[in-house]
Amino acid sequence: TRSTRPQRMLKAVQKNATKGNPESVISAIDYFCKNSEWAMNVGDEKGSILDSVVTEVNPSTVLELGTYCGYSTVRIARLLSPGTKLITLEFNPAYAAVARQIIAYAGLQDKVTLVEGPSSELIPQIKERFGITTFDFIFLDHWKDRYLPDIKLFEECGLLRKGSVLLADNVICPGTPEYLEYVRNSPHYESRYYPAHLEYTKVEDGLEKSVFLG
Ligand SMILES: CNc1ncnc2c1ncn2[C@@H]1O[C@H](/C=C/CNC(=O)c2cc(-c3ccc(F)cc3)cc(O)c2O)[C@@H](O)[C@H]1O
Ligand SMILES: [Mg+2]
Repeated sequence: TRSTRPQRMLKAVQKNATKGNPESVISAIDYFCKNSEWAMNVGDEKGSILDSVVTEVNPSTVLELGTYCGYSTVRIARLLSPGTKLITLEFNPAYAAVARQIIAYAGLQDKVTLVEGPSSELIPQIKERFGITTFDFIFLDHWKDRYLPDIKLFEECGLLRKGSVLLADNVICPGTPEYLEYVRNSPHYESRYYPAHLEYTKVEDGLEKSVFLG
């Protein structure tokens, strides 16, 4: 049977990147998406903004919603301090399998815990399963209509602390109107929009950074 796009992306990484070199894995995926097949990775332009926010926060506890092929997982994990791990949630087993291989190719498997399952089920389990009290940094890049219900779940489960930073992809395209309305109008968040473009295109998109105020 025909291979899938994530499988072809993995092949491109194995062919063009250097094992153990995260930068080369990132470049190989961006090259594949620009020259072979578009894919919904956060990409290089928004990825640089993601890098700068992660570097600024220098988080000890990190959560990503929506691993997909692991592109943003590699971008984040390569910047974490020694001993810091990130948890990434992915409910599609085929995508998770590709992501594990791309993360491992980058040599970052010891900095990543990929958990297979839906965020709605896993978020309430995180405290006891991983011994986390609160998250310093959360990257949202899963189904766009799940951003709002999932941050409400973070609040209910006590996973946010004063200063927790949430960074959301695609707030313009495909768009997350309910989420934006909430974080921009809630007294519990200080929100800021980082304009950019939809990965590998000239279409407007951007990231929304929201700091939980307690
Ligand atoms: C709901 N709870 C969940 N729990 C765990 N994993 C979940 C998940 N929802 C989705 N996922 C996974 O996240 C990933 C889904 C991401 C959804 N992203 C998008 O739809 C998206 C879509 C576009 C896009 C933009 C323009 C366009 F024309 C076509 C697509 C661009 C992006 O940057 C995107 O992130 C998949 O790997 C999916 O299996
Ligand atoms: Mg996205």
